Parts: sequence; structure tokens; C-alpha cells
Amino acid sequence: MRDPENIRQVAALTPDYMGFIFYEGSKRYAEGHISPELLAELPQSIKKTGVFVNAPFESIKAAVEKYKLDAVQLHGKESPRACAEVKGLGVEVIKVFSVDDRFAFENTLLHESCADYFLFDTKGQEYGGNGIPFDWELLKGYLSPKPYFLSGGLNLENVKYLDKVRPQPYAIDVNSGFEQEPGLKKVEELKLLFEQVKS
Ligand SMILES: O=C(O)c1ccccc1N[C@@H]1O[C@H](COP(=O)(O)O)[C@@H](O)[C@H]1O
Repeated sequence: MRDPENIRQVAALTPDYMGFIFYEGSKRYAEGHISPELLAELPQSIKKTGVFVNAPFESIKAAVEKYKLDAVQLHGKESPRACAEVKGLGVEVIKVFSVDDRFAFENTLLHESCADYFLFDTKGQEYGGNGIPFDWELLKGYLSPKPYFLSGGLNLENVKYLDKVRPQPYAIDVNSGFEQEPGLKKVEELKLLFEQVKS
């Protein structure tokens, strides 16, 4: 997210997490649009999450300190060592894996100790925000007890089938499927989503 008024509207729905993209290659790049003051006025219960792609540790550290981020989503090919370094900042770490038919869930094993959560997104042309779901049947191959976030092209239509997913995700991460333009969420659709998920 990056539009101040849109951020306030979505924050009023009290999501558990809210994401801010710190990857310059993204259409949703938040730096220069958000401010520490804006994030500080949001409810404390919302975990402010910075999304990074293969970023140097120093720039992640600087963003965590500047914006008082609660969580960091590592959305690139970050090594277990880089992931552990970020964990040392005292934030929640969400390590992302891009899934396609050839993905081996054993690939997550080396990140077990540095990540609080894994996030499974669809492998696509871009690092993230591709707007395409992967075949959720593949998740049956995920055998770790570590809770995971499900992502990739989630929208009001396909979230109806989430209850069939095994193992069940700990959380879902919605992005382009609820946007009117990159970085601007459809608040009314998010309201419907929250009602659906809670029921
Ligand atoms: O959204 C982006 O532009 C982006 C860029 C680089 C890394 C991650 C990005 N977003 C993340 O992508 C997934 C899936 O998004 P979508 O639902 O398919 O649009 C999600 O985790 C976003 O946080």
C-alpha cells in the first residue's frame, strides 16, 4: 500500500498485516509516498510489513528503523544467512517461495530456523504481484509444521475455495486481485473479503 487515504481506509478494517513494497522495480514502490508519521498513526495491532527483494541488509535495517516495521517479507532469493541476519533485527520474518509445478517444498528446509512464516506465491515473470494463482493442490506436498501465508492472484472469487486447501494457510496475502490500480486497494471488496474469511 502507499496511498495515505487508502491506507487509512484499509487500516480501519484492521487487517493483521499491511504491506509496503520497498522494491524499486515494483509499480507499488512505497518509498516517497508513505511516511513514518503515517505508519505511526495506524492501529498498533496491524503489523507493518516491509516487502523486499534481494535487498542489502543495510537498506532493510534502515527501513525497519525509519518506519518501525514489525515484519519483513523477503520476496527474492534471500539465502538462509541473509534471512537470519534480518531476523536479528527483532522483526517477524516471512520468507517467500515462488511455486510452480516443479517446486520442491523441501527447498524451505534451510530457512526453517530464520523464518517465522513461509509465504507461497506463484512463480511468474515478476518477483511478485503477478496476479496469477498457482495450483493449490501442490500444497499437499508441504509437510513442515511452520505456518504459511498463501498468496498469488487471490481475489473475491477464488477465496471461496480456500477452505478446501490442505494444509490450511495461517494467513492469506491479497494484492492485485483487490486493486483498482497498482497500490490502490478496493476498500469495499476488502470489506467483503473480511466478512467471508471471518465466516
Ligand atoms: O506487488 C508487487 O509489486 C511485488 C513486487 C515484488 C515483490 C512482491 C510483490 N508483491 C507481492 O506479490 C504477492 C502476490 O501478489 P498478487 O496477489 O499476485 O498480485 C504478494 O505476496 C505481494 O505482497
